[in-house]
This record gives sequence, C-alpha cells and structure tokens, in this order.
Amino acid sequence: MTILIKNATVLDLKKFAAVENDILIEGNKISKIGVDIEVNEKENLKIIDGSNKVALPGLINGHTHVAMTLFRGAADDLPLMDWLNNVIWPSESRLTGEDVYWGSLLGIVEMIKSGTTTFCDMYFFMDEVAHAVEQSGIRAILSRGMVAIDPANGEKGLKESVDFIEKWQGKANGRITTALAPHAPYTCPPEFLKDVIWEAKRLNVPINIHISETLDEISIIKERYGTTPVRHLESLGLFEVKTIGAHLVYVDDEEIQILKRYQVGAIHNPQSNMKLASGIAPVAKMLEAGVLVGLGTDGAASNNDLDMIEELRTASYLQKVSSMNPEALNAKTSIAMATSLGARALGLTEVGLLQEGYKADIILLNTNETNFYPRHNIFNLIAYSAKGADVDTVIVDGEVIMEKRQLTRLDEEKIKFEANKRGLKLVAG
Ligand SMILES: N[C@@H](CCSC[C@H]1O[C@@H](n2cnc3c(=O)[nH]cnc32)[C@H](O)[C@@H]1O)C(=O)O
Ligand SMILES: [Zn+2]
Repeated sequence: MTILIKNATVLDLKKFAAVENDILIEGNKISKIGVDIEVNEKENLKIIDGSNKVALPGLINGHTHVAMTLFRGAADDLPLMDWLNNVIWPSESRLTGEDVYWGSLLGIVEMIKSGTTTFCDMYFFMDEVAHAVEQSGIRAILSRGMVAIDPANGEKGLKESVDFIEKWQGKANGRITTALAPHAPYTCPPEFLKDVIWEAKRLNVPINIHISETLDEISIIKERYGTTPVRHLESLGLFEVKTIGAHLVYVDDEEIQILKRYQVGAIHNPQSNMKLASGIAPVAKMLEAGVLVGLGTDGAASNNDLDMIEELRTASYLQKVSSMNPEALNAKTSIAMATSLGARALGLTEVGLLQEGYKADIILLNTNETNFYPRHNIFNLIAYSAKGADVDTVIVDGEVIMEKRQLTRLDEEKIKFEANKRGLKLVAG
C-alpha cells in the first residue's frame, strides 16, 4: 500500500519548523516529504487530503499499565501505597487473561483516538496485551511486571517474562518489542534484580522499572539499603542495561548526572504524580542536564485518562507553576517529550520524527476547530490549545488505523461493552 498525504502542515521537530508539504508513505516507511510529490502508481494508492490538518509524529506514551482502564474511577483520592495495597492489588488478584485483553483494547482505542502510536506497558497476562496490540495496529514495548516481595512470585514472574520475550519480540512486523520489568526497588530485592539484569543482558532487552516515585519509597530504600533508589540501582549495575525509569520524582543533582551518564530514559507522568500527590519531578533540571526525558500517562486508574496531548500540556504547566517561571518547559520542548525525545528515552530509533526513512507513524490533527484560530503559532496551538479529540487520522507502520475518527480495525462498541461489564465485576469482588 502506498499513501500520499497532500498539502498538510508538516512539523519538523528537528528544526522546529512547520512547512506545507506532501508526505509519501511506501510500505511501512516515510519515503519522501516534499512539495507536489508525483506518484506514478495508481493502483494501491490512497490519497489523504491534508488541508486544514497538521501532521506530526505519532505520540509516544512512555509509561502505562494499559489494562488498568478496567479500574478507572473505581478508587480515587488516595495516596499511592493505600491505593495499591487496599484497592488495586486486591482487584488485580481477581483478573483473568480475558479481562486484561478487553481492558487493553479499551485503553488502546482511547490512545489511538488521542494520537498515541506507541506505548510502553508494564502489566501481567501479557500474552493478552500482545494480542490486543497485534489486532489494533498500534506499536508497543511490552513487559511483564514482576513483584518479588514473595520470592516465588518473583521467580514465576521472571520465567513468564522470559517466555513472553522469546515468543513476542519483533512480532507484528516489528510493532511489538519487549522488555523486562522489575516493578520497583521497593518490591524487588537486590538478589532478584541481579537475576533480572543477567537475563536482560542475555536476551538483549531493556529494563522497565518504577523509580523514586514517592517519599515513602525514599524512606523504605533508605531504611533497607542506606541510600537512595537511583544510587541503589546504579550500585547493582542495573543501568548497564538500557533502562526506562518511570517517575523519578525524587532525584538530586548527583542522581541526575547518573541518569544522564547511563542514558536512562526518565519517563515523567505528571497527572499521575499530581493525582496521587506523589510530588513534582525536576523535569526542567533533568532536561537542562541532558537527561532523555519522555512522557507517560501511567495507568488510567491514576490519571484518569490516556490522552497524551493533555499530558504534555500538564507537564508544561506543572513545571511553570512549581518554579514560578512561565518560561519553564516551553511548547516545543513538551511536544518533543511526547514525540522525538520520548522515542529516544525508550531507545526507539525509527519513530518520533517525520523524516524520510523513518517508520510511518503519523497523526493528522484537524486544525479547523475554533481552538486552532487564529493561526499565530502552530507549536503553541498544539501544546496549549489542542485536544485529543482533534486527532483526525492515525497511521502506524504505514497503515491507516483511524480515519476521520473512525477506527479501521476495531469494534469500539463491543470493546466498551465488554470492558464495562468486566471492570464493574472485578471491583465489586
Ligand atoms: N502484581 C503482578 C505484577 C505487577 S504488574 C505492574 C503493577 O504496577 C502497579 N502500578 C500501577 N501504577 C503504579 C504506580 O504508579 N506505581 C507503582 N505501581 C503501579 C499495577 O497496579 C500493577 O500491579 C504480579 O506479580 O502478579
Ligand atoms: Zn506505573
């Protein structure tokens, strides 16, 4: 299939320019960006009218637990440890694979409809998540979360993870890649983390882990190991493996240097951190130091949606108000965190930019709604005025998976029905 997008406002996130251009997609790649592209082939050619639309790289949600859409709105207004221990983990103990499948589809539909084309997930029943990704057409890094407070559970998690990686790495034409996901330094003892590091090196996959999310975590790690989470993980050698670290709310200057030195992807989840009152990550400082900072929504039960446009705006506003500096985290930087920089944070090299040779993961925003007028500055409009619902068309790996807000592969009504039924039953117990 060849796709030609005509006359769209194309964002170049390297030069931070917006130019009216055509985009030619051949197979799963962007083959050309330019003015008045001519295509000889008429068969198998799809033309998309890009007028009144802005094309940008698909958004990258760097941290999710996608099937947690099932618990959206079930337990709000609690701190992390109460929320996990008293509500979420008991409900999760009742989960079945089928529940996770429908919950994942619900989350994926929500992400596609708000412009996300890649997400990085940590959950369990990952075969079902992978099936949902495969069917939906989206791209994902998938990892089986491992909690090793009980060593037998850790061992089970690690075995399932290895099996999962061997089965799914590179599947769905490369849309699915995998990682190893020890849940956090407070739920995974050092001996277990060492086994995980060893396996990650053997399998050549990244590590996806929550780090320094709350003050509770800081005191637990201090009490157990006499240090901070980042230093603790560094001393275990964890960062020798490409690491995707979620949260990193509590990090000092020296730890920021450690994150930079090892090119740890620091995934900021501002809405989750605000809602659980976890704290404010020093994102502006990390960016200044050259840390690879990406953005994520976290699970829908602590956000409570998966809309990355809203998330990038929140990230910007949170840095501004916490530093009392309106120049902090400007429009272009927050857009980059949700796209090009987010891709680098996850270690992805062929997505996150609209560039010839890159994978064709492209979204078109409809800029004909009132919130896009007048057209002073397209970067400011996207960062501060756009909404998930402005996303009109979504292309992943060279395939249109949403056009004019209609999903081409999934039955949205059936997914809502199943996820609602299952979510209500799980929480009721
Ligand atoms: N409990 C599972 C695997 C854990 S998957 C990842 C876990 O992260 C939990 N989670 C979701 N959001 C957060 C967060 O912000 N911080 C820490 N954990 C979270 C989520 O509820 C899920 O249980 C088992 O070993 O059988
Ligand atoms: Zn999380």
